Amino acid sequence: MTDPLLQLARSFAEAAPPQPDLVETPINPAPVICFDQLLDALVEKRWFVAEHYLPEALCTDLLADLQQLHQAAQLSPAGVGRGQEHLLNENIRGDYTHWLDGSTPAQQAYLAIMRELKDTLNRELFLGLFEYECHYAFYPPGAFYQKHLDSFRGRSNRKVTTVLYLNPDWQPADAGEMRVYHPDTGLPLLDVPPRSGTLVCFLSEEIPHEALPTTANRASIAGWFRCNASLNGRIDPAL
Ligand SMILES: O=C(O)CCC(=O)C(=O)O
Ligand SMILES: [Fe+2]
Repeated sequence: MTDPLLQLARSFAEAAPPQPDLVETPINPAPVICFDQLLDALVEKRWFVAEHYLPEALCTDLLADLQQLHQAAQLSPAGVGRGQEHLLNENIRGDYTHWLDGSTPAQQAYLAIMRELKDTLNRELFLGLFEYECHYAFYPPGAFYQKHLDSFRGRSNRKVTTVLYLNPDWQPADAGEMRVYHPDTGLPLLDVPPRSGTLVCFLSEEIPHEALPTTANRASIAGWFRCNASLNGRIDPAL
């Protein structure tokens, strides 16, 4: 089912005059990734999944970064809700997280790709995305994240979700797939194996999803492109 607003935005973008190429050398050149299929899928279906979407070497470095944080006891049990409503609830989710801050080369490379994706989404679909926040997530055996939406219309400024998986040796018996639900019927659409390099991307307010219980250690980066919700001089809270 095509999203009419995104389709309208795209038709405006296509009508815009071409911009001159910028001749600028980025300080940290990120791997060049073609986002065309991702954009088409978001407009057509509101979700996108692709295997081997990010370079294997980068996923290896990101997993090593996460493992180092785990060993240094830098992961915290994930909570549910925002601000004062933030609660720990293992019946809803059992993962451990650490927010990326660009403090390692692997994080910088990943954040540069996501910056590029944000700029592309804004240029092509006029989404008005303001920033990207993301965390490593580690699910030990037995952990899951129940069916949910990442954002409720008008109550959150998360607009587009990304999940990158970092499990190079994933086997079907390891389970822990992401189950994606149809935005209109609410019926299960597909189960995504959390294999290293697979990227899932969807509209945060529209696509219900869950992480099925895993039987093996499961690593990922979950992230959200947000619009700016600063109001009356009150700065938009990060969490
Ligand atoms: O890891 C996954 O498959 C899903 C994670 C998720 O839904 C979330 O962190 O909001
Ligand atoms: Fe989610």
